[in-house]
Amino acid sequence: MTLLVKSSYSHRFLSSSTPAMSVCSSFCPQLPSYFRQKPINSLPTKPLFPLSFKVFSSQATGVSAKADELPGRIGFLGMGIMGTPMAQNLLKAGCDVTVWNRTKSKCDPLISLGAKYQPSPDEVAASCDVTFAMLADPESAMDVACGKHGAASGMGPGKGYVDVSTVDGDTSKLINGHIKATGASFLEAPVSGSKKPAEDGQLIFLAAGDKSLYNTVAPLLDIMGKSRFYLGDVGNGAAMKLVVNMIMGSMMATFSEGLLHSEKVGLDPNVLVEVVSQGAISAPMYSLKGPSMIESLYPTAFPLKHQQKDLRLALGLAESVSQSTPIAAAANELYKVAKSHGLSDEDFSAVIEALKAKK
Ligand SMILES: NC(=O)C1=CN([C@@H]2O[C@H](COP(=O)(O)OP(=O)(O)OC[C@H]3O[C@@H](n4cnc5c(N)ncnc54)[C@H](OP(=O)(O)O)[C@@H]3O)[C@@H](O)[C@H]2O)C=CC1
Ligand SMILES: O=CC(=O)O
Repeated sequence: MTLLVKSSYSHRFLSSSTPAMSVCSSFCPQLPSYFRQKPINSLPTKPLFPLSFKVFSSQATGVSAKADELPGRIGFLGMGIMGTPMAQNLLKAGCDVTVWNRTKSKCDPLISLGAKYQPSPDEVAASCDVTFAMLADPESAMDVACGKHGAASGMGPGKGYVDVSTVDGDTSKLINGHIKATGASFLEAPVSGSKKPAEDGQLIFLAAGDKSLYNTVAPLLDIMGKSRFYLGDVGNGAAMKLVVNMIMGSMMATFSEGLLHSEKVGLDPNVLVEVVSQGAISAPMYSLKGPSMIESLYPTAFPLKHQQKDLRLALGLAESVSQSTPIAAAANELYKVAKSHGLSDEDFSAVIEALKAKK
């Protein structure tokens, strides 16, 4: 079995015996070796469902593969900003995908691309081998997995549930418990990367939970993403995602201060963006969002309400281990102010508005 795994740097052919984390580290050549994960075994001893994935080729617009080479029936719950392009990439790769969303109309573009539809999460889970969920927050992730007509009611031995929503570890562990009680397997796999990386199949998966399910869905993660990390027990993926987004939220808040500060002292903030982009504090996020922030435009890729939710959950996690996080706490307050100004559904870069003097 040979897999072609995408990378933003190059395409690599990997044999089925290639350890997953060494695969993953190869996507991060800039990382010192002591930051890389220990190699782990990548193949399941017993696949949960027939796995005959052989090869897929990456194209500029997505990924293609022969349908008969892909894993079995895939469910996808949650057709929001992220879920829609992720499910779309699975469809484009030839997967058999069944979708569900609370607001049914958001399934229509997927259905017209060939997706099947089921009217409830439990019916999706019952008709699929593995079901992904990409939901807004802990409450919706719990409800869709474990509520009335939740996915758990359709799960059972041999099936898998992969929650790719950003939630806290306690929520993930609760969902894990409900899914495992049915005899099915559970993986949390929140993603780093926004709307465009989701469209381009360039997400970074932060997975934890059932190792055999991780190995089984790896070809699907590789269709939707550019790299994946297996982090051990349920809760570790959620924790990694929250720490990453805590950093991101604070970075965006301080960047906002810098843009406004530069303007107030008579500098051109566009030049600030250029200067930052060339130095040690450069980050793609600044170059990507800076120009539109200067124009007071915030086209939504990552909704501000989700960034504030992630800061809130990250602060809770820090509190639980008595870790001091004063910068993130201050940033969280700024996002709360932005929410109170009606900016919840704008991009999180709209946090800059909370720093502008209101007339
Ligand atoms: N956007 C981004 O850049 C990224 C987002 N994330 C995370 O991914 C997750 C999804 O984000 P995103 O797609 O942007 O969010 P959206 O707000 O676009 O989508 C949220 C989804 O959750 C559903 N939902 C919300 N509440 C409920 C509920 N009570 N019951 C059932 N379904 C519900 C929505 O359904 P409906 O359509 O009916 O409202 C929709 O499908 C979040 O956890 C976010 O933090 C992670 C990485 C990047
Ligand atoms: O969670 C948001 C992201 O950009 O990653």
